[in-house]
Amino acid sequence: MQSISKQELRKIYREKRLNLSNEQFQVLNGELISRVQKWDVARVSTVHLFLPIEGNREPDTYAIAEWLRHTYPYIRLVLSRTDRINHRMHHVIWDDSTILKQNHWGIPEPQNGVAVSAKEIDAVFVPLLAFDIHGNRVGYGKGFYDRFLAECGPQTIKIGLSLFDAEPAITGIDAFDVPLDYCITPRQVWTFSIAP
Ligand SMILES: Nc1nc2c(c(=O)[nH]1)N(C=O)[C@@H](CNc1ccc(C(=O)N[C@@H](CCC(=O)O)C(=O)O)cc1)CN2
Ligand SMILES: Nc1ncnc2c1ncn2[C@@H]1O[C@H](COP(=O)(O)OP(=O)(O)OP(=O)(O)O)[C@@H](O)[C@H]1O
Repeated sequence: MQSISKQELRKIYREKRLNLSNEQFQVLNGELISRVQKWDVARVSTVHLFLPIEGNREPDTYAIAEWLRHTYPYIRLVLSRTDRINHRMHHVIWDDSTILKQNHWGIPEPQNGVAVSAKEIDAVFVPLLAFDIHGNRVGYGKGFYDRFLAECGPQTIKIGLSLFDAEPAITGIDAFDVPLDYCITPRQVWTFSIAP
């Protein structure tokens, strides 16, 4: 089977994103968000989101947050602050009192808020550049999400969001790579495990 390295995939998918016209991006993003909104959130009480690096054409997770807040007001939303030295993430509750500030990479980050441990998180929306049909993912290559997801509990559902389809296989997957349970794309929802 054809399989491509993480490094090559990063390059290809960065270009694929930047080559989208604004209109194509809006359409794909809209389809992706509608699929997310079909998600059955029963029993989920704490949801972790990333906020998009807009210049990199990441999905509009603000729309997901708005939908969750409106439809499931009891759900606690969680965001992270990144530690660029240790490649770690610190998680806090995102509410009306949260002050957001763009970091070095253009990621809006909370400047304050009540800390949450990875163990308390029921579902994580995971950013990615590419993923494969086995649920492996490729990110920007600093291992932030690999470290974070390794600290989550067995109940934590890991949901990738991608504007593009799955690759047949990614080479160079190592023991640190945490596979996704689901990946939502504009075309379909991929299920990789019998998630809790
Ligand atoms: N919205 C969002 N938040 C996230 C991630 C993400 O992918 N998206 N991350 C997922 O892990 C972590 C941040 N990781 C990142 C790592 C590199 C770059 C980046 O743009 N790097 C530049 C240049 C490299 C550099 O400055 O050192 C680049 O790749 O062009 C961005 C985010 C945590 N938060
Ligand atoms: N739990 C961990 N402990 C120590 N090193 C780790 C851990 N997780 C990942 N790493 C290391 O981090 C580096 C980046 O990993 P990888 O290429 O898989 O990043 P990625 O999944 O694309 O990025 P990200 O998770 O930031 O989206 C690798 O060298 C990997 O070995």
